Amino acid sequence: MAATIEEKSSAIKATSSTTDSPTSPEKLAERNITISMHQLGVWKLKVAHSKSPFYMNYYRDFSQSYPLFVRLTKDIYNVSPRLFTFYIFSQIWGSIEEALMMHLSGILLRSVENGLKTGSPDVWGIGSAVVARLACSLFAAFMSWQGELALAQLRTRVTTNFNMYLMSARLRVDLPTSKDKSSESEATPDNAWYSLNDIISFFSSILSALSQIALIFHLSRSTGGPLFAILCILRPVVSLLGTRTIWDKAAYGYVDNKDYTRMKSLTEFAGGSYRQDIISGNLGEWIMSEFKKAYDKLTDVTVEHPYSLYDRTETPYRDMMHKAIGDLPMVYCALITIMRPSHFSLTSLAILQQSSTWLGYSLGTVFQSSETFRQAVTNVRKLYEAGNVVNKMSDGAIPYPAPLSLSEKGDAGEMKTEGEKGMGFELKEVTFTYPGSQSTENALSSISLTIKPGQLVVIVGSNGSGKSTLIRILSRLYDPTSGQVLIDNRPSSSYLVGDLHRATAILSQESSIYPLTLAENIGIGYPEKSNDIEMIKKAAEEGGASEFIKKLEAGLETRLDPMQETFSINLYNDKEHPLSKELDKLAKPIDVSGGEKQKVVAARTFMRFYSGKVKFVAVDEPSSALDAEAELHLFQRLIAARQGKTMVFVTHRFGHLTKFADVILCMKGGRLEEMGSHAELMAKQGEYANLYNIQANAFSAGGEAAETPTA
Ligand SMILES: Nc1ncnc2c1ncn2[C@@H]1O[C@H](COP(=O)(O)OP(=O)(O)OP(=O)(O)O)[C@@H](O)[C@H]1O
Repeated sequence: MAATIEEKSSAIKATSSTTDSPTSPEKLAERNITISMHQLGVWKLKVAHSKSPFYMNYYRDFSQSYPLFVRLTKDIYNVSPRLFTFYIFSQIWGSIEEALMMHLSGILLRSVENGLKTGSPDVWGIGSAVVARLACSLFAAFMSWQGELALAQLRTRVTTNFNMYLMSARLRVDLPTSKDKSSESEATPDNAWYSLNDIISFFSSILSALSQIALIFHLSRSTGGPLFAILCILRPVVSLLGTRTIWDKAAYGYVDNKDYTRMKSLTEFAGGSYRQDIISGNLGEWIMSEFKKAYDKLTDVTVEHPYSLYDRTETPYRDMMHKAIGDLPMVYCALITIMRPSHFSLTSLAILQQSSTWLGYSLGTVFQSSETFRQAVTNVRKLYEAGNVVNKMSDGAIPYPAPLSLSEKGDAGEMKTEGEKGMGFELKEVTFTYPGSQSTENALSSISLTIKPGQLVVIVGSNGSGKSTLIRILSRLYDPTSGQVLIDNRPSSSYLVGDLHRATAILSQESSIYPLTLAENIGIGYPEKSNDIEMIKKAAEEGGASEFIKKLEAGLETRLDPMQETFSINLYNDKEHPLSKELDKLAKPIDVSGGEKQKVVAARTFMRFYSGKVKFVAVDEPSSALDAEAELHLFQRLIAARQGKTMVFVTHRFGHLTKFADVILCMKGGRLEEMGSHAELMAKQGEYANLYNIQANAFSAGGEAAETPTA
């Protein structure tokens, strides 16, 4: 079936008179564009055309991206000046290589041609041309080999350097900022390399085109003169400028044909997902007949993608004109041969033709790579923007713990610090909503409370009542939306955030095992001692993890995820192949139970305690996967280590902790519903007593064990 293309091209008159419409005349004028609509087969295509000439767009793009390009070039140069210089040299060589080789071939062939004409070959001329051409070929082969080696090295260095840059940019982002989608960067370390490559390729193709033009003018001196050169250049230029292409325009398309859409729906319907319904409803025949009807109505409308349809012309005249222009150099040659036969060189003509074809190719690459150039510049911009993310939480200037004033020096005159007994907190009317939260209610509302240094605090409350959020506010992972948090009587924002976090140990369900060895997973709690294996073993013991670690073949050196990358070719079906067996032996991820993971995380927290810097311990339900004995063990160890620390526990299980607590905070719907000791809260018979009794009742039929209020 011959595909026919129905194409209606018309500049769209803006349909809406309001400036709200994205295609209102005001908006289009602002961007200096017009929009045309095309029906290409089953597709409707809307294309934006810039009113400025294409070279102005190039100029604008280039001038805007120039500073970025310079910065990227400098950064990559600094990674390895030697490799980068070689890379640029190899690119320049690659751009002019073809023209140079053609030039040398031309010299050789012309010497041969002259020899044939005169009957006495120019031995010196032919010999030197052969040697030059051979040397050029050998140099090209060497450059290509050396280039590949050097480029692999440069690429690895550049990618690793930009990986480090992006890692450090991401590592310094605070929690509220990291949750904000708009601050998330899509940049990858590969962006730097590929962007540089794309930008350099763009300039290389320009250089390649210029070298071809230079060669054409050079050759035309012996055959045809400047007019002949212009005719040779005209063909690729006209062909390029005359080709309608969508690649340099902004456009979108959608399928606008009911019959085609119906055929697609019916094909989807006939697919596997609806098999049972089709069989039970006996719908097979109906589907086929409906498909046939839609197909008949579609007639000859093509379903080809608009990318290829847009480039096609409505009439053959443009193609015919391009072909005719392409033959002009030949016509001109024929005239020269008739009028001035001595000026004619067959060799130059052949080389000129070849050069003209190559020029067309180079110019085509320049135009095609203009879009890649823009994309590359956008990627570079994203890359550098990733390093400019501004944290939402402000950093303070006071170290934590803050040194006591000189008048409060210790007995021996040494500089003492605040927070000796632990971190003290005061919350005044704290309200908090998570950034970007869709909830109509605050996660915390008007919380006012005081936690004295060294107290053991237990937070209880139903799901979603704000317990974990309160812990995050106390740990300064977030700042309140309104209200104030004082730490040791100073606003929390006045301290250096890094110091506050160093003085805080958080043990929560969300804490995870890192992609490191188990020893490092524990040791990282106290980075300065992460190689102290005795300390790590002690922490593992306190966290309850040593027993299960001993059972692992590699013990503390086990990596749960070995991060082993493998690949194989043609081994899938041959499990007995010696290579398959070797591949199977390579390290694979190991899974351990949820409780065992929690024990490793707990061990990390104990390791953190050994630094002596921890003044606040936030324990947010870390025991969900632990059995009763392990949970009791963990809490006992944590409480035994409370000297000099304020401890806040979030728990749903009242048994072990609430009776030890100095203060219990009972949360409900983001508010602090009740606060006091176990006895006080039981006496109130409010929310806390209610939650407590529900649990107590679960252990005794009929609720006999539920406590009655005590004064
Ligand atoms: N990252 C978040 N983004 C948006 N909303 C959140 C986020 N984390 C929690 N919330 C919301 O904040 C409120 C308080 O949640 P929070 O996790 O503090 O409760 P919780 O008392 O710790 O609950 P649970 O007992 O289930 O752990 C809930 O309404 C919750 O949906």
